Amino acid sequence: MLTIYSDTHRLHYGQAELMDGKMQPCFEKPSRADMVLDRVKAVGLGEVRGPDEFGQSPLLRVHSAAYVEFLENAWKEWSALGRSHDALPLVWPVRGLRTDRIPADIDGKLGYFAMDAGVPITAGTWEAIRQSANVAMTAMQEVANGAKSAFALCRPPGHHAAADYMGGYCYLNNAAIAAQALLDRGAKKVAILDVDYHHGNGTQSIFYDRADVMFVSIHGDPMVEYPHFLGFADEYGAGPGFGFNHNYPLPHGAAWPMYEQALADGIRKIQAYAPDAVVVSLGVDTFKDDPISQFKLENSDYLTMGKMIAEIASPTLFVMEGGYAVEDIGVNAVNVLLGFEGK
Ligand SMILES: NCCCNCCCCCS
Ligand SMILES: [Zn+2]
Repeated sequence: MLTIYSDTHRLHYGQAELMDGKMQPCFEKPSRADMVLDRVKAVGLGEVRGPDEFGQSPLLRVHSAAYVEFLENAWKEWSALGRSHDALPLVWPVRGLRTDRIPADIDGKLGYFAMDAGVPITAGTWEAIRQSANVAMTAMQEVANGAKSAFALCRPPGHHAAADYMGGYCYLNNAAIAAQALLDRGAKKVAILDVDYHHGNGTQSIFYDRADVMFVSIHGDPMVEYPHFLGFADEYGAGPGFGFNHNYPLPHGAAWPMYEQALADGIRKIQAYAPDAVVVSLGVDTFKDDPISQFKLENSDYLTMGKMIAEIASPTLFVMEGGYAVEDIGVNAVNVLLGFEGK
């Protein structure tokens, strides 16, 4: 399987995130991608190639122009105030506040375009997220050109990013950008299977009222888990999209037997949908030792996960999302790919 990777991810390394009431070193860090790349090479998964340049148009097929413009200029506006530390929001437009106007100052914009304080913006963030999207687009191109599968080793991740807001370490929604690009290249239906521990609220919201993308996600129950405010089982899609959104919230402590049951049901729904391609949001923070998550999957479960995904028998693009147990992220992510290939 071909892997697309760019070292440019290193330009994004937030110093701190607000987690559980205190500023903590960012869990989403460069060593995550290093470990996955090392494992790809160690098992001889296949060729590793750099991304092509796709410019901003694929981003604008999924994200609003105002949001992309904000991401491109945020650091400039922040540092123009003499601030050399990471940019973070301090106020958000919750119920009853107005969002019909975009604030003029960077503090207002940061809150307007963010859902949480897990998205530090640094001097290199724009370049890193742009390249992460190019990585997804390049791997997408491989699948669009007939490859059975490809792996977009994206960093930063993307599935919490919606059309016009960032959150949960995500800025540009790599998987959504790639899914939309597959449709723009002739696919009639694309399924997105999100196996990250956290609900892909951004991906769901982007395609919620559409029938040409089916979204299936298995994740920690938002009643007790981040992102808290989306990802419930009663979210089936809206309008023409009704029936094309399937959430499988699972309780803290869920291990493989419970996970497998949800995954098998989600895969049956995707098989019935008969997509022209599948995009897998490959987060492995479902691992038993993940520092910020509460599922109990083991290294070997990821081989079975890959095997089950292969049974959809559709061209498949794997897009790297979360996974914060850095020692095991490479083994777990690559096990899915090896399982998919029947190894
Ligand atoms: N107490 C848990 C806080 C989680 N904060 C953000 C998690 C983002 C995961 C991205 S895959
Ligand atoms: Zn996650």
